[in-house]
Amino acid sequence: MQKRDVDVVVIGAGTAGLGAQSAARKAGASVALIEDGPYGTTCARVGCMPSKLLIAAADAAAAVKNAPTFGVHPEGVRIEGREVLERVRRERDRFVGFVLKQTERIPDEVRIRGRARLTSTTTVRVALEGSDEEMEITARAVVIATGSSPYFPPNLVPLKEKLSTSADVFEWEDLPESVAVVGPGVIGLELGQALHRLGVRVAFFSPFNELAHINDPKVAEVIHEVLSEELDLHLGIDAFDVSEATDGNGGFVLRWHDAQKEPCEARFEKVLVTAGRRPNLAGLGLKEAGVPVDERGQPPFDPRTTQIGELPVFIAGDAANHYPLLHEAADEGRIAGSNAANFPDIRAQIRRAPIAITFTDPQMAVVGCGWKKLDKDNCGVGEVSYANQGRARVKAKNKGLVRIYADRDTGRLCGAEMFGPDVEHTAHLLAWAVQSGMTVFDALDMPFYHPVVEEGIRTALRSLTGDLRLTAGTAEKLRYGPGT
Ligand SMILES: Cc1cc2nc3c(=O)[nH]c(=O)nc-3n(C[C@H](O)[C@H](O)[C@H](O)COP(=O)(O)OP(=O)(O)OC[C@H]3O[C@@H](n4cnc5c(N)ncnc54)[C@H](O)[C@@H]3O)c2cc1C
Ligand SMILES: NC(=O)c1ccc[n+]([C@@H]2O[C@H](COP(=O)([O-])OP(=O)(O)OC[C@H]3O[C@@H](n4cnc5c(N)ncnc54)[C@H](O)[C@@H]3O)[C@@H](O)[C@H]2O)c1
Repeated sequence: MQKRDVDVVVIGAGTAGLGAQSAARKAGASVALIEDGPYGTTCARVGCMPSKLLIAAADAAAAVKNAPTFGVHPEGVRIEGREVLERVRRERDRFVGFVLKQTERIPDEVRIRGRARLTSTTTVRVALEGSDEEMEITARAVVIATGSSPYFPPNLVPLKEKLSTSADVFEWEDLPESVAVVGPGVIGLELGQALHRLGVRVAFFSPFNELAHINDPKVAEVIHEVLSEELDLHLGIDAFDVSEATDGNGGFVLRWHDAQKEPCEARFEKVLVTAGRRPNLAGLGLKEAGVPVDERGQPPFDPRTTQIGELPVFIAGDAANHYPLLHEAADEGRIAGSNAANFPDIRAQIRRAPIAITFTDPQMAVVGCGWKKLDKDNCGVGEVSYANQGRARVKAKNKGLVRIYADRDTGRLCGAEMFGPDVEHTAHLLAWAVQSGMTVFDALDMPFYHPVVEEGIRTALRSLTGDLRLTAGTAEKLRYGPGT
């Protein structure tokens, strides 16, 4: 068996792993970066970038479809599925190319190809790619950055190889005639709505009623209303079953009971499973290596240090399952790499205000403390409906509801749940306000141009001032500054 000894082993060369190896090497550590899949990261190859490229094509189709609202009548519109998917892959490959160049710049002796598992908290075994050999690497610290994989509900596991995941969509040669989306979460709604707008017959199925990660009941209600005008949603269904069609024409038959308990059946060319993602931890031998795990097999960790307990083991990105998002993976990778290099002298770092955006149309976002974790007794709520908001109406994008939360006694902004036009941008404004500790009054002091969708946020902030519990003196101070 080959043997190596380094300061830090990083398992996984995705966004978190690349950040970790870079931070560890900058801190002067010798590093081994182990990867057994293709280089290029989930984000660039099969995640953020190709999904947004598909959505961009769908946006173009939607603009053409909505053009008659403005008296503009495009003639002879044709969607060429092959061209749509070719552009998705061409642009995706460009993004992947940049990551590959970055990865190739990492010295050869750092990069090891193979599948890793822990045999102790400081020893990693690698089944080397293309050989029967193993390598044993001892280290002062280990970073787990192994990402996540699609979850298949138990009833779909027997058909796993035949069903599609989000990664498969980007490899389709042409757009299929029909797709059943199992799991209307972030990925399911983004890809499903895009496919629908590109002319594919799409239906969504879930035993649950939730859509994406919006928990504020008022916002969720508007989302259900708006999306069900456009999309074929089958939520809260039971006895849901998928089987291969048996008439020799390919495709799948879905059977379920609707809300009235009536049996239903429909046929689809493809079934896209987007029922969530799970951290890639199962084959790492964590428990046997002495790493504590909870009932789901997840090691508890401190998000400010990324350390697991007091061990020389750190976890980052989707593997940590804290906020499985790109910018969080990058941050956690850097924190993990630097702490692993300096172990046991580790530092806690302040994490950014949470922000998560779903690129549907209208878009959804959760900022700061969302509804689920909100201290509802002590937080006020302000809201704006986009139904009659000026700029949204101008653009015929006047759908949605935004609810903003603030501490009732201090007026300090704590979060928002959002559904509406351009919330990818307004969510950032609110996230920056939350992180910088702004009160509702600080935010209202900021400039608001006219006419812009941000004016809707001002309406919500103004309505929020009416739901605070401020004494007259505090309100004056908040409004005009402490000197008054
Ligand atoms: C369709 C889709 C769309 C998305 N869109 C967005 C978006 O718009 N915005 C956003 O913020 N986030 C988005 N995400 C989430 C984002 O892509 C992830 O949060 C992020 O890529 C996670 O990075 P990571 O480094 O943790 O994992 P990865 O990039 O997946 O890296 C993990 C690596 O570890 C390797 N590995 C696993 N096990 C082992 C092992 N035992 N030995 C060796 N190597 C191993 C894997 O091969 C992989 O290369 C999207 C995800 C998907 C799937
Ligand atoms: N725009 C973005 O930032 C973006 C885009 C895509 C993915 N992501 C990240 O990737 C993560 C994973 O996305 P995802 O969409 O796979 O997960 P998700 O948790 O967002 O959605 C899973 C959905 O599947 C449903 N579901 C669960 N079990 C089911 C079952 N047995 N049958 C049918 N439906 C079932 C859930 O109710 C939920 O609606 C997201 O949470 C997010 O962090 C982010």
